[in-house]
Amino acid sequence: MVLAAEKVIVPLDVSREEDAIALLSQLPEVQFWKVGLELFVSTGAEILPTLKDRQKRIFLDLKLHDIPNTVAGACRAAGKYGIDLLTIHATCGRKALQAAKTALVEGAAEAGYPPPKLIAITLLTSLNSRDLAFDLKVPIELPEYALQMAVLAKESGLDGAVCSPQEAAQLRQVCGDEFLLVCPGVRPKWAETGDQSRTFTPSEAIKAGADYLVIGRPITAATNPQEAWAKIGDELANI
Ligand SMILES: O=C(O)c1cc(=O)[nH]c(=O)n1[C@@H]1O[C@H](COP(=O)(O)O)[C@@H](O)[C@H]1O
Repeated sequence: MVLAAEKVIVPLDVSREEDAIALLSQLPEVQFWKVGLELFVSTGAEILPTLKDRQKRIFLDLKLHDIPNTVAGACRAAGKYGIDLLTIHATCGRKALQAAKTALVEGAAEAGYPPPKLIAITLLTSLNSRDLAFDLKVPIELPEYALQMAVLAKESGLDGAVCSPQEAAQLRQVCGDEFLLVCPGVRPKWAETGDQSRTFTPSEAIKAGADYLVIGRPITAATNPQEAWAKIGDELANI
């Protein structure tokens, strides 16, 4: 039996702070919330103290992608918010990943917070093998590419990776039990796939070895988000 409150991260993918707060109120059982580009670019960091006041865990999904000095500066600042998780693209390269990790830990320590975990995007879950081969011109198979990005993240001292649940089992086997695997691209059977390409159901994703599932629109865009959350909870409880 798996508890949804321990495994599911829900993204606040809205552009107004009041809509984010409405979701927090509609879904009181959700313990781990994601603040991503839409809300952060629209409203800045204002939602973060609200989440902390409500004793929620925070995944700040900024998907950083820049040179070492710049990502380090951003990570130092992010560390001061008292967040739990932060994202950076593995394709920043080894030096930027190392600099980011060091700066994040230092920033958090300067503000009196425990070190947040820095996790690397391996390959966005919206992309498929065709996109990788024909548009991005990457000449290796998709699962191998995602694995190589995770290995680079691990070698650079990062705490884990964001991957499709379809790659989770392989990453778990190679990167070990301590390496955090956060999986978006999760769709219950009853939900629409939308722009996600590499999906698994919540129970398949957990069985594949995901530590956390990021599930957004199936819950947040549902007519009744609380009911959608409960259905996912039932599915996980029956594993
Ligand atoms: O970093 C992420 O969280 C992320 C990485 C990725 O490869 N794919 C992906 O969908 N995400 C995020 O996960 C969430 C998925 O939302 P839904 O597709 O609505 O379930 C969105 O907030 C995305 O920004």
